[in-house]
Amino acid sequence: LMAAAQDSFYLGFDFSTQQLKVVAIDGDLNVVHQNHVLFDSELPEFRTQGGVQLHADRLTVTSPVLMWVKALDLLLDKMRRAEFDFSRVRALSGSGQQHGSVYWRRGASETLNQLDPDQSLYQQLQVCVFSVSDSPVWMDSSSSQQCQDLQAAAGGALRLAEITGSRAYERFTGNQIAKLRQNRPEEFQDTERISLVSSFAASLFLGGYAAIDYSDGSGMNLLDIRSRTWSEICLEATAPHLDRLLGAPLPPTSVLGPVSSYFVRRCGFSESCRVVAFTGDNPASLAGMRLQQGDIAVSLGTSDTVFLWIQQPRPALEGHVFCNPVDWQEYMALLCFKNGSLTRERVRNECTGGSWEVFSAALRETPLGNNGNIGFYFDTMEITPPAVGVHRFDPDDTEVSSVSPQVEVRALVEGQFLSRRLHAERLGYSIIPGTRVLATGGASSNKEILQVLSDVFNAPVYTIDLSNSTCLGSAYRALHGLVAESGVSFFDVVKKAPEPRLVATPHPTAQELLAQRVNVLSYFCPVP
Ligand SMILES: Nc1ncnc2c1ncn2[C@@H]1O[C@H](COP(=O)(O)OP(=O)(O)O)[C@@H](O)[C@H]1O
Ligand SMILES: O=C(CO)[C@@H](O)[C@H](O)COP(=O)(O)O
Repeated sequence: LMAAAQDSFYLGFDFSTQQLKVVAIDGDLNVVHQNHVLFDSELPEFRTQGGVQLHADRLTVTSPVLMWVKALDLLLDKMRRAEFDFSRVRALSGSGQQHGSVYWRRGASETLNQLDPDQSLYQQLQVCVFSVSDSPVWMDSSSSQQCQDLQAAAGGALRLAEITGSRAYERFTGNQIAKLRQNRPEEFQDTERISLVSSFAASLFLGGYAAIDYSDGSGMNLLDIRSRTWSEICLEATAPHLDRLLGAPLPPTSVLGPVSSYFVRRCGFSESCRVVAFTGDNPASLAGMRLQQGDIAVSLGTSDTVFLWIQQPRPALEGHVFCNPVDWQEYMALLCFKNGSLTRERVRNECTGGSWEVFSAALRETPLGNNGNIGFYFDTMEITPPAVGVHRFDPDDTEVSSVSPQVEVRALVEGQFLSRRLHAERLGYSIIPGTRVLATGGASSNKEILQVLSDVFNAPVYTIDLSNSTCLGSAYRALHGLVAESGVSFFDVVKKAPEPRLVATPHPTAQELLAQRVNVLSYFCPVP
């Protein structure tokens, strides 16, 4: 039996903001392969910065859909060259950056199910398959008008949050669809199907349109998170006959079908390899960390996010409630911060010569509480709170225009985590003795950053072996998808996975030193 489990592989892909990643596990949950493609450096022809293109209005942010297609070609090539044995893959799943949308042109489904295995995906999908070549992504904040319209139609912001789990947010897909329909009616008319980034990626593997899953579908301002069907009010306010363009949403554990013959013939996948519904990157990360009730997850990817497993939705004017990705009857709550890793990188470049080592040294060499210096760094319009600009404060709460490079580094990181904590607590998620903070994402490989996280949250911080919990979660979900129908729980399937490891514990004086700075922060974050 052991041998049989090790013979089978499960793949988890992640189409995130800056890169496409993959992790393969065997039936005993051991990681057997990892790979990735970085968009900016490995696909320079698409001219992205951090995987996206910022438009002249400084509000519109898109990514070329064909970049994602070409990245998949490249990733599969890399896996073949590493002699990854595709024939052993029993199931695959994946995730995508949340909220982004892909527009398939009329006739695209035919192209998708007749792909020629002698040609790359890019060669065959580059002409006439997408009605919109630049996909709106989660960093976009250009749809304020459409947000106001949707809230008006739903009977107010809180009413919309009651239905969909969130008030109207610019990046949420429904508002992007409404904007497209108003501003580019011809492209909209020419569209036969709208996918999220996650369901778009699943569609490539399926050779046909994949359903949107409940969990990523909760990031659209269109899904009724209690009935798990599209909300009529929201659909009507967004575009006529929108349900036909979206298809019916499905549970995140659904097996969508076998991998298409294109992948069987091109890569050597088995015909019996199943495609399990793809979901959002944060939901997949919840699965990858095997988050339990009471834990707080902090993801430090391109965005910083804070999320939790919750049983009862309590939607508010800030934050989001999504359907749960592993138990479809439950929920997850999430806060998203746009100025995360890219802001840390900017300060690293300006203050520590572009080196993470020097950045980390600055954190080691400055005292907890930063002698009362603090800063809030919103390089681009923040999501939580909606604020912009860089604001530094001295110990007397006076705004100052500059501080020394080392002080700046600590002011940034303490300020970021204080804000993450303040907003989480405002939602009612208190940190009590016993609370574990589970950290993940690219910056979670930085021990000094995690020490600040632990001090600010006054809680122990744990990580899993891979900083890449989204891919791992997708591979776990692929495995679970095969047995979910027969009633096996997700936690049963992943019970043999290694436990998260303790990486930082809070300093005893942390609370005292940091708590007093919350008043400065509150100034930027009036309770909505
Ligand atoms: N040693 C490090 N210290 C701090 N941040 C890091 C370090 N290594 C990588 N990162 C950050 O991780 C980010 C990428 O995280 P990742 O989770 O892969 O992002 P995404 O999934 O959104 O593409 C980079 O933007 C980088 O700033
Ligand atoms: O908008 C959100 C969540 O609501 C973002 O968290 C995106 O899902 C992007 O994720 P990363 O690429 O930063 O992981």
